[in-house]
Amino acid sequence: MTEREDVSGKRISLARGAAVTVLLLLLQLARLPRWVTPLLVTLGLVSSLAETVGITLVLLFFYLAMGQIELAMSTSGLFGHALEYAASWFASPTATAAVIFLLIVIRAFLAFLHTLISARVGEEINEFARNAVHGRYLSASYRFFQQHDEAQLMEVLGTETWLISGAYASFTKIVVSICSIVLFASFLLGLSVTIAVTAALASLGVSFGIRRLARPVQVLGRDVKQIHQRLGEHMLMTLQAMRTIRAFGQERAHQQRFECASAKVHRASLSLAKIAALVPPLTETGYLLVLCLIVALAHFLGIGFATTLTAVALLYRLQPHIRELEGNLLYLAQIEPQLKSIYLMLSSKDTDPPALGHLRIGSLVYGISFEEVSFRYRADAAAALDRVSFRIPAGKTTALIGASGSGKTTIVNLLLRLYSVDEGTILVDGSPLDDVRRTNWLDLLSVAGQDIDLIEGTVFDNVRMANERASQAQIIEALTLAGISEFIESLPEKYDTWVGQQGQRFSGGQRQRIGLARAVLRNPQFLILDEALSALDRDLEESVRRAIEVKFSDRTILRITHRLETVVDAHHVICIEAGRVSAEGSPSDLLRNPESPLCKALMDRHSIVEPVAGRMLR
Ligand SMILES: Nc1ncnc2c1ncn2[C@@H]1O[C@H](COP(=O)(O)OP(=O)(O)OP(=O)(O)O)[C@@H](O)[C@H]1O
Repeated sequence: MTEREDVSGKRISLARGAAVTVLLLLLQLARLPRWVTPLLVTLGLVSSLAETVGITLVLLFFYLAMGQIELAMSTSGLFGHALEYAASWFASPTATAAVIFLLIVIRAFLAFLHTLISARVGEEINEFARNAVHGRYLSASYRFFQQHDEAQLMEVLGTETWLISGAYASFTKIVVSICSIVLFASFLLGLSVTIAVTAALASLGVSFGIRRLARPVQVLGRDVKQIHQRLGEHMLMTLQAMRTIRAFGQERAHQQRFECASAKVHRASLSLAKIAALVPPLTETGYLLVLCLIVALAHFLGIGFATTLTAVALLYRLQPHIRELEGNLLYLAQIEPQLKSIYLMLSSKDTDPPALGHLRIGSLVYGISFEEVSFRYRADAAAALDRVSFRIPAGKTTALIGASGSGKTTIVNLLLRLYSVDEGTILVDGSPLDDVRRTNWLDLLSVAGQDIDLIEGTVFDNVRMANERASQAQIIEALTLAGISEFIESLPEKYDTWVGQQGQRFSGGQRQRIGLARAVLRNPQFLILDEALSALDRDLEESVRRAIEVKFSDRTILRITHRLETVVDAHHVICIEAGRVSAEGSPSDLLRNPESPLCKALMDRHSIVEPVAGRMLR
């Protein structure tokens, strides 16, 4: 059995445990008004009381209608006294029938009220859970987010949070059923202790048998959750990797894999449905046997007809409550894994919570420096950055170059505060980056390039993301600077053109330029261009780069690039190799040193080395 700790230090059993406990913990998180559950239980109880009184009156009605009121008085125990008392009030069958009718109406109204309140509360909890899980995804550390796969995150947010209302409705029904059973049992006890004890023991036996039968439900519920998740992964893949699937002609194979996952869902859900379907008929048959046993016992012990009839009537009406109790217990056992995963998603500890910071900074004056910074994505992985130290001077353009996998994007990730450093410090104008107010810092910078995708929406929506208050003219100006406005103007819907999932309706270079316009619109103090123009042809890249450098001539720019020839006009260059800084300085300094990585790399490219080196060494 695995256990995990939540934020309050409570240990949640992941393999076994009561769904009710998890549900109550979720209700605590949702801060449900304290009076709601007692009100629902009271409504259910009053409705059960109305039902039992109704049964008493129905019996009285029959005795009155048959002119056999003396027979009614012969009913044993407290129940007999109750009938006698009722008979003194209702002398005629018509008056009794009217009160029975009234009781039925009251019961129906109470049931309606119960359903209404329960649905309202259930929807409130669902809404809370949806919002809280979504908020958790956005506020938890990026590392926490990356520990879960996308299908799991989708399943919890998109499917599981909807189950809480059902779970809550089941929970209140269970409480009401238990109270009703206790009420009926007390009436039965008031009728005959022998019958009540026999019925209780026999009922427990039936219940035990049904519980044993339903035991695999919990395991099956867990399997269903996992199988659903696998199916979700296939769905996500179909939608996200449509181009790749088609490019490699994998439609058939992918469809077969999907059908296989889908068949597993079918089989698991059917197994659950079969067990669930068995519960009502088995409960019914079991309680029929209990009734037969009571009648046989009454006959054997010589218990009177009226008492036996009343006992049978009470037990018969008790049966739906027991059936409902069993059905709801089964449902809760079935969805227990889902409830646990919502609770854990909301309450498990985030080991790397994002630092919010408290310092305010208005602009970058001196620049940013990395001091002996080390970072690894996972404790057991190799260091992505190993004691790196370098500086990014304010108001200058810094080029960051290095081979693929050397750690360039990791540096951007740390600057964006997606992760915190493991060792060392990042200083912003001399203050630790984590101390700077996060929102304030993100307002100062903007990023374009790798992994900063376009979103579902129009061209305008995508660019406006950087500054919600920007005017249309400002957005068009940013798109013009990124060299894409002319093309967008030529589209039928112009700036309202739908970008489509991951910007698939545009070419790679067009997507990059829309992303660049978004970064430009923010008018940042610190602009990070992470391979932001790599998909453009050389001439277009050159012209867009020049336009940016003119517009942001006094700002801090960090340019990450594989095109070595583009570093010549940077003020400062950082070379990174396998997570370590191998050289740092001005391009001319680095080129004067024939051992510098930049120089070596440029020397390898004979076609560009002479003009580039010539321009730099002048
Ligand atoms: N999310 C991640 N989880 C685990 N390891 C990662 C993750 N992202 C990057 N890495 C690893 O960290 C190292 C540095 O990766 P990084 O993305 O910073 O390289 P890069 O220089 O930007 O490469 P490229 O130029 O190809 O984009 C690589 O070994 C990479 O495999």
